[in-house]
Amino acid sequence: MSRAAVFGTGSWGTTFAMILAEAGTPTTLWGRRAEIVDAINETRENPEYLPGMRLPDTIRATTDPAEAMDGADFVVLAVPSQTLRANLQVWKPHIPPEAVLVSLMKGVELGTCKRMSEVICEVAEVPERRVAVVSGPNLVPELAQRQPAAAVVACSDEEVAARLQEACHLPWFRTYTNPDVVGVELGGAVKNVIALAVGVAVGMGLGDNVRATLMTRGLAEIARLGAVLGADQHTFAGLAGMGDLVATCTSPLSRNRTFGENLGRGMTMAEVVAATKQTAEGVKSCESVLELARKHDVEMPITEVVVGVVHDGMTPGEAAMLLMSRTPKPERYGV
Ligand SMILES: NC(=O)C1=CN([C@@H]2O[C@H](COP(=O)(O)OP(=O)(O)OC[C@H]3O[C@@H](n4cnc5c(N)ncnc54)[C@H](O)[C@@H]3O)[C@@H](O)[C@H]2O)C=CC1
Ligand SMILES: O=C(CO)COP(=O)(O)O
Repeated sequence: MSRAAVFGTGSWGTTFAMILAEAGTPTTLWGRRAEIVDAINETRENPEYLPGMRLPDTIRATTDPAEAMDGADFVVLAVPSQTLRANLQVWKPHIPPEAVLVSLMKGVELGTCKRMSEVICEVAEVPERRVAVVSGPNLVPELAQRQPAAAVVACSDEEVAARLQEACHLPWFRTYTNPDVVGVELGGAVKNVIALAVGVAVGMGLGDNVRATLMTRGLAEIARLGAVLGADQHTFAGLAGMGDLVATCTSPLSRNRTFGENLGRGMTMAEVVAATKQTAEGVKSCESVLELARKHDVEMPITEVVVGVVHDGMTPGEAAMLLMSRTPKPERYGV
């Protein structure tokens, strides 16, 4: 039987620990804040992120990374993407020699433009075959109620992917394996940027035609970037591509979409940041995604206006005008 350690007692880390534990995988949860760790151990609840969701009795929480990792076959990482490198440097000495590192994160590192699995390989000094990614349409508030959902478990080593699939597969959480780590990670990170754009449109009062257009052309942007980075185009038609894009762009539960919606309604960036209690990865990753695209000469016009609105003072109206006045061209998907 596999054992797991989950790092991060936020929404997804706590919920994925619940999934692993319910799937029969003994799981320890690491959190940096003692009050949340104590509350989980004493009340079986994470009062800040998931009040009302009862955690299985088999989950133990700790603030000690060595204790969390003791005997773990899977070390699951669920902290905000931009904090991963610094955290992993601290955790690295405690990683068991053959443990598989699993990323739940949907971001691209600022400054290096690296995907989370690349940061993990570099900092933890582990080969690709020991890094896996779980991604898909997985809005936590629904999973916390154990509503049916599906996800992709990606790893270049298919035997590792199958083991992780077994460790987190439940009657209400169905997982599929996929060897395309690049495509799965890009789908998860870039859909957050597109969800910001859809949110802005929703906030401006625009309708379903605009939403569908942004999602469709957004998927084309994801596919174009994926093509130059070696992703399998089929991945983008799957759960970690279109699936997650649809869930995030259409759901009021999405933090990224809500962030965009507030901007579209006319709130200032400072007001929206103050109103956002949890991680909306696209806010930072839009810049690294755009930088990555420019490095590879890939056109990503929606991503460009998202960076404009979120970071450079562009108004939602100017962003809409810029997208609509682009040169007419044939419709293309991918390269
Ligand atoms: N919540 C969701 O619906 C889903 C989230 N994700 C991804 O999972 C990742 C984690 O997101 P959530 O759990 O939702 O975020 P969250 O905002 O709910 O929780 C983040 C956690 O990280 C901790 N944290 C913040 N800064 C830290 C630091 N410097 N060092 C260590 N810990 C720190 C917070 O205290 C909190 O426990 C993100 O990349 C997100 O895109 C993926 C699928 C679903
Ligand atoms: O990744 C997610 C759903 O799969 C969660 O989206 P948000 O981070 O926008 O809430």
